[in-house]
Amino acid sequence: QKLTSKREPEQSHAGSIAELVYMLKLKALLLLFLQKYMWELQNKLTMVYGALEHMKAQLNMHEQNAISEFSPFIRYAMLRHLTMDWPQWLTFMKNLEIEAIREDLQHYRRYCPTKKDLADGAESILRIVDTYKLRPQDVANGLLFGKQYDATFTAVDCYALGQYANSNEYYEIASQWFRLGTVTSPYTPWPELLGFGRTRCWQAYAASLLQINRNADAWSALGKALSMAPHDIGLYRQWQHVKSQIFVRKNSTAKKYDFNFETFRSLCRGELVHVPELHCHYYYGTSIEESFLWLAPFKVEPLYLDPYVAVYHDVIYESEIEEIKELSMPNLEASETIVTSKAPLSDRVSKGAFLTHDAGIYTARIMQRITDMTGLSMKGRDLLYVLNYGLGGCYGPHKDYFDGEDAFNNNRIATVLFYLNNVPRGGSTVFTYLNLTVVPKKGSAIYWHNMDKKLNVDPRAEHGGCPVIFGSKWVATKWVNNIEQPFRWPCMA
Ligand SMILES: O=C(O)CCC(=O)C(=O)O
Ligand SMILES: [Fe+2]
Repeated sequence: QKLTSKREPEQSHAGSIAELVYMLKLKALLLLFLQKYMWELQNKLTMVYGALEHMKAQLNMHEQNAISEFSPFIRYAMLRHLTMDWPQWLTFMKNLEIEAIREDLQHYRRYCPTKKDLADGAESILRIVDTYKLRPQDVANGLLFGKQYDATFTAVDCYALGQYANSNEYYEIASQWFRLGTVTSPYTPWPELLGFGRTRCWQAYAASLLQINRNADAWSALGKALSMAPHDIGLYRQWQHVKSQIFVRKNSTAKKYDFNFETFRSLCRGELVHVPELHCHYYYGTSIEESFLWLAPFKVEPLYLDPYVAVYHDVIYESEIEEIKELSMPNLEASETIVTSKAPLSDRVSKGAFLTHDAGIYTARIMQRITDMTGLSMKGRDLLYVLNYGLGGCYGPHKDYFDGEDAFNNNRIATVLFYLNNVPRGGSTVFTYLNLTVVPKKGSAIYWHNMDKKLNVDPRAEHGGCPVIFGSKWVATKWVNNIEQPFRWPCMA
């Protein structure tokens, strides 16, 4: 069987649904190898078993026979057996065909996800748990948002998350996951087979507790480890040492996992509900050129007036969405953050591609639509930017405009963000100063101003994309540049 989706080791589609499908195929393939390996082992085992039984019976028979009955024939058979058969056995053991299977399997290792992929995955979990205030034990048990899923974590999954947190000095979080590793059921009845031991998990748990000055708990965790490996001298010494340190406090180097600002996270959880006292209306355009809008006016739901933020419903069509996705799919590249914010670790996890205005048959029409929606010109350096956020993907709080040098000429006066799919869970767009949470809805768009009426940058337009929990999130962003806008921009007082 061949892998239909070719994947070079260095290429990855982190967090995407395509990656999941790929990994499912890879897992099925690797399982086939293990099964083949097992059958071969079983075959050989049956043969060895037969030979062994035969030899035992022979030995038994010879032992029963009186020495006087030994003949040169028996002697010869014995000599032959001892000189010829045993080297054969050795060769047999060396040549087991299972070695070939092992090599095949080895070959497929380069198609497997990398350590970096795993670290990204772990990071997504921590980010989601933190942002949405989930309890690690619920996540481990597959209990998410009040619903029971069959995706549960094994002890090794928990242990590995602990290791990831630990290596980033998030000891508090590490301790939670290690503890789960000590109680969650292991992934096979023989976890030792693949080198996972509860003792080690208890030890790791103890080490993380020591880092956060929970020495007494660390000591009792080591006690648990010791009860499982009573002859481990090193462990015993460690246990004794920690016992003597129970009341010693040390300066903790532990970092607090804080993916991003508290407001951002509350908004992502939908906790700060801003109820706009504004009414939905139809927008018929401002000029006679847009008279067609009288036939199909925009459905506008204003959310904020100063700065202006509004949702436009049903403003991009299925065919257009399909085209945008299709055109950008082959060119998706990891998004770069231009503005460096205070956010720690990976505050932007998504992939994106720019589409020129004439990239497809609908792109120009979409540009015209944005002009109709906003009254603004689409001229300027920013193209339509298509973004795909995979599992755990997010975009920390930021401003779309540039400060300083670039601020005058080509700045991003406004943004129009189209939602190209419904996100099953997570992925809201939130405005951190305005307490707005917008849940993605396929076909709708948000339009907002990044600059005030006097064309000064407006920090209140700060916003971000929340971590995606289930599914993926597709959006298309058009940053509207301020070149050629002065006479179109409203109310320059
Ligand atoms: O994905 C989102 O919700 C936000 C995207 C965004 O802020 C941007 O593209 O500038
Ligand atoms: Fe943005």
